[in-house]
Amino acid sequence: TGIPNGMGFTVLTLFPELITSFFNHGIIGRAMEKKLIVGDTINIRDFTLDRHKSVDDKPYGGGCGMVMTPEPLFRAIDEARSRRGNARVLLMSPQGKPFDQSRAREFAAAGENLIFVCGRYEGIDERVYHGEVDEEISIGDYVMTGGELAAMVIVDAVTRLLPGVLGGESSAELDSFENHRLEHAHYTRPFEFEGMTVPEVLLSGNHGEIEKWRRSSSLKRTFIKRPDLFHKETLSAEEKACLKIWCRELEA
Ligand SMILES: Cc1cccc(C(=O)NCC2(NC(=O)c3cccc4nocc34)CCCC2)c1
Repeated sequence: TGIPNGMGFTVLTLFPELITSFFNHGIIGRAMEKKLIVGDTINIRDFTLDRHKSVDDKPYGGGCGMVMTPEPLFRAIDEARSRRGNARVLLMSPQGKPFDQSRAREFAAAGENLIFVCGRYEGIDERVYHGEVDEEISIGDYVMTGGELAAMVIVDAVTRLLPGVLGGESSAELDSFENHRLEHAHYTRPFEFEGMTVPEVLLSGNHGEIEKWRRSSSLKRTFIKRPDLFHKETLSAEEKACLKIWCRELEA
């Protein structure tokens, strides 16, 4: 990424502890320790100047709920920009462009430092969007109480794609979502559990047959659980044959 100490993620939020906890656990925590990423938070409330440290106010035009005021947000974004050059300001918002795996790959490849603005209340003053935000991103169409989870989703999905983050144990390149297919079924010990056993082929040591079984398992599960993914990638001849055989077996 050309940045001395890894890709930077700065999250602007009213609840920094939510984010620091996420930064300090698991694969993300290890990437932090290895300096593959530099994750930090900025508490928007630290950039208020009034005695009450207020970050929200009543909406012009009336109505219920509160809106986050522009001044603290502008100051917090400027502080974030000053920490690392070459940064992109992303507003987490239900009106944003939908985030997906291809977007995660783009961010990981670009290696730009990312600054996340997380809203609370009914949202942020529109002038912050027009003045300071490079891009608005949404993680999905549902109502939430804040944008922090969206920031964590994006940091998680992007970090795991960075070189050196995923050790040998699993590699991002082989991700099932790379080819719009769900993962094959996973099994581990014990061989028998609650009367259910493991498909024998997985214990055969025959890697050709095992790969064939896994491709078939992934195909069947995608067909059953997420047929919509098929529209993103056409079926290979082998996949069509596998589905035909499987459907015949089901009819039999
Ligand atoms: C469909 C719909 C319509 C109207 C409001 C809301 C809603 O949830 N409004 C509340 C807030 N939502 C989000 O920030 C948020 C929500 C969802 C995905 C996201 N991806 O990034 C940030 C996201 C905005 C300010 C405080 C939280 C949702």
